[in-house]
Amino acid sequence: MKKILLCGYMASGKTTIARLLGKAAGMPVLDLDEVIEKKTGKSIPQLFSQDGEIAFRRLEHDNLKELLAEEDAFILSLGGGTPCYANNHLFLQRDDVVSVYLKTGIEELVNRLRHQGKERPLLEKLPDDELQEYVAKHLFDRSYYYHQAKHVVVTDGKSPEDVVNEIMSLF
Ligand SMILES: Nc1ncnc2c1ncn2[C@@H]1O[C@H](COP(=O)(O)OP(=O)(O)OP(=O)(O)O)[C@@H](O)[C@H]1O
Ligand SMILES: O=C(O)C1=C[C@@H](O)[C@@H](O)[C@H](O)C1
Ligand SMILES: [Mg+2]
Repeated sequence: MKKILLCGYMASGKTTIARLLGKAAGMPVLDLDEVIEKKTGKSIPQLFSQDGEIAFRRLEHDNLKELLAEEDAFILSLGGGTPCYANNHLFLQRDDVVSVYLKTGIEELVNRLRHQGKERPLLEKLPDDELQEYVAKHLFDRSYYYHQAKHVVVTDGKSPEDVVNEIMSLF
């Protein structure tokens, strides 16, 4: 069984889908942000504010590499920026990996993030009226990396269960 990596923008549904997929496929589920929080004993906002984003990106790369070196199969939801730094997008292409980009449109992302942006270090200082433009530009910049995933699943207009069924049909 291959390792399943889910990537996508903040609030695209990585954590939600990974948990449901884990139940449906009977596979263990991991979340890269949570793995890093457990290992360091710090929250993601603390890591950004105390150690800086570059230190966080290094931790993200090292922990992903370490997890992918394991024998066992699992479902791993990546951080929103994971594929976009440190050549992590190359991990999405490995033979032992099924990688999926959860592609969510700007409007849906902005709606979700409006209600839950505060605990996200990249968005916390952003005024509400700048969120839409920020997400549009950021997603444009990141899109190339997300599209290095082997599969793209559009999530707009679909329930989490629909998305899980679509991913299940890929393997
Ligand atoms: N297909 C979907 N339809 C409707 N709502 C969804 C769907 N997928 C996820 N959600 C909702 O969107 C929100 C964000 O989902 P989730 O936390 O899983 O995203 P994430 O990609 O893990 O975000 P983060 O960048 O914080 O890791 C949650 O409130 C979740 O319930
Ligand atoms: O999109 C991003 O760059 C991030 C997303 C989160 O999952 C965390 O990994 C962190 O807040 C950075
Ligand atoms: Mg998440």
